[in-house]
Amino acid sequence: MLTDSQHQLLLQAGISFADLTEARFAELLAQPPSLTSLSDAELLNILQIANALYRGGEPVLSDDDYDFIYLAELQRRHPEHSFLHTVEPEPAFTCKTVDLPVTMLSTDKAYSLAEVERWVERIEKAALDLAKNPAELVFKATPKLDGYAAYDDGLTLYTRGDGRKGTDISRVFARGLQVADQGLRGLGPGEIVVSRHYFDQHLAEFFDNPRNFQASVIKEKDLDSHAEQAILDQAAVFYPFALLPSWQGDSNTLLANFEQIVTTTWQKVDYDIDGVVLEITDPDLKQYLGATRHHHRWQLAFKKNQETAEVLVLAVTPQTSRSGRITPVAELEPIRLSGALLSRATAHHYGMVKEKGIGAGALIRLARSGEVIPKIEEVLRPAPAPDIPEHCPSCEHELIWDNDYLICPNNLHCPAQISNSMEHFFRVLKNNDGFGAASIKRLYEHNIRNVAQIYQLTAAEFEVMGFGPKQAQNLVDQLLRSRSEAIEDWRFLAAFGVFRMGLGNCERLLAHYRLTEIFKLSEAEIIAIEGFAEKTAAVITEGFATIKPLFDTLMALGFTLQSSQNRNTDADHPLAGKSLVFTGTLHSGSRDELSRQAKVCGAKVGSSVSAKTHFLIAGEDVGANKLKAAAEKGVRVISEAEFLQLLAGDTTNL
Ligand SMILES: NC(=O)c1ccc[n+]([C@@H]2O[C@H](COP(=O)([O-])OP(=O)(O)OC[C@H]3O[C@@H](n4cnc5c(N)ncnc54)[C@H](O)[C@@H]3O)[C@@H](O)[C@H]2O)c1
Ligand SMILES: [Zn+2]
Repeated sequence: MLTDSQHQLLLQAGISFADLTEARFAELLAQPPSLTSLSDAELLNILQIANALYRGGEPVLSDDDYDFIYLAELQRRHPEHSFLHTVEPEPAFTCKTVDLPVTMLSTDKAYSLAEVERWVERIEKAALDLAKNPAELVFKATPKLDGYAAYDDGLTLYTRGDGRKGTDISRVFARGLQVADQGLRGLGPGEIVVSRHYFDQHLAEFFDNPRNFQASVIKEKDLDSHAEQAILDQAAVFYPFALLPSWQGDSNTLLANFEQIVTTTWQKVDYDIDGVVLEITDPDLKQYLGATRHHHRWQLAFKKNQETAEVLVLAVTPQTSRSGRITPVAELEPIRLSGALLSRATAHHYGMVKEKGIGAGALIRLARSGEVIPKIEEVLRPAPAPDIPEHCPSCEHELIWDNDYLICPNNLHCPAQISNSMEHFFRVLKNNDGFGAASIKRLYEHNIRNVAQIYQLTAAEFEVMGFGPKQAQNLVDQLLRSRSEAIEDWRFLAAFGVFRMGLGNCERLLAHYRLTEIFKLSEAEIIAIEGFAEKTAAVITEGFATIKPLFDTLMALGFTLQSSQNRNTDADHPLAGKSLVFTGTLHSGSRDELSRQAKVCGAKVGSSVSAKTHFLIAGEDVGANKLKAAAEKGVRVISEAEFLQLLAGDTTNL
């Protein structure tokens, strides 16, 4: 049973035992459940409760159980569930939330050298896109602090919140908290941490764990005297990531000495560490790679792997995805690994199946890796013959190879592609839950081929298809509500599943253009937006052309869309109507992110200085000539800090 203070935390976070009783929750914690007995709603409720208690400093699960049992199960059932693709929210304290100066994301995770190698490969490929020499890229490794994430813009300290809105916890500085290493304020993201040795010697008696202590430093109530002393002793500090000791070097050195680099980095500070953060330092490349709604693509957290096992493959089953790619899923002899019972794993693509010999009888090494369905790490003994299908398992169409991927080219008539696209639409829209795989299957069997048809069904028609009267009415109500409830326009666009247009890219695109304008965009206009690559622009315009008819039909049915533009545009905002250009290395966020925020305030962001430019925001390492040229054009040059003040609406230095 939960303690009073845990109940209090749930109350503050607005999370309740909605889909399971507290007694059932306690029972589940005491004995890891057979996951099949958990309903989706119960599973999500467990995650929400565990997350709120963890963020509040009173976890009820170990990180491994959270990641490898519950989160992995959600990933297995609903790989696109929003809980997996956004930043896990922190409970808001009683005070109100404020917009963060930059978006604070979670990190993508890797548990094996193989995953790190794939990440490095992606980075190097992107470097080539930008005509940079991959061998000259500088990679950086820092200890991943397991503290309390916060952001310091020099004036205010914010919690990470949900990544976009946090709370103002500047009070911790007023209480005497220092920046680590005599650092200054305003260094951006970091964590509130406490010395491991100090904790063991002075605080372990009074706090369950460092997380519990860190949360207490932030709380609004009066500080516990032990916490106060720890702050005075500078055992508890705010540690900006920019000050962390690091290893730096090229990719070859990183991969060749990986284990040793991880070990030394892990031991570099006397704080709780739960991994090593890898990132690249090149600002252009970071900007080019951009972010999903969950993590930056230029950053990766390496965590130590839990457990691996050798398993026998029984068969490899092909599955046709929404886009027509065929995913190889290995059916395994069931095995228990880090707490959960596993019977399936994915191979990356059929290229790997062919090359490594994955098929019935193969012996593989399996490792659990956090939020993903376990992936096949290594083939220890290949199968006598790899299982390579020749025909689509759904429509029987002949498959074709596209590099490493097997593709079903029958995208207009393949049942799996059509059904998965319809399911995808509702899953991304997220405002109804009646259209999962089972309902969609039934609809497909009754000749429904796109979501516009679904939106036009009546309760009577649902009944004819075999839905019960109550369910039929419920579905109609849900469809109606999903059109009348406000949806962000980028979410709506992402629901169409255009290749390369996931939630993150849709949000990025619609920060620049209105939804109605996207069909007229040229490739050049797409490439001009930060975060979009030349190679994908053609695929994107083609994808938009394909969805246009369905898009128009749905729009005619009337959805309530919330525009990403002019969100809180306020004509009096100091940046409203101003033209900005960013240059140099910025510290408080990527150029893309800062541009987005400036635009939200009504500014225009250009890529080169002209006589019409109002402000040139100069980060670090900007050549004197560039500044001089700007000044000659009558452009006002301001620092990143001055820009942040303007962004916050503060014009005192103007
Ligand atoms: N035990 C539980 O009940 C429970 C519940 C929820 C979450 N969790 C744990 O939390 C994790 C997810 O938390 P998350 O969303 O904070 O993601 P995360 O673990 O990927 O951490 C991301 C954060 O790392 C921080 N960070 C630390 N050192 C850094 C460095 N050197 N450079 C850059 N960033 C650094 C940043 O603040 C960033 O926000 C899960 O993997 C899980 O283990 C546990
Ligand atoms: Zn097919």
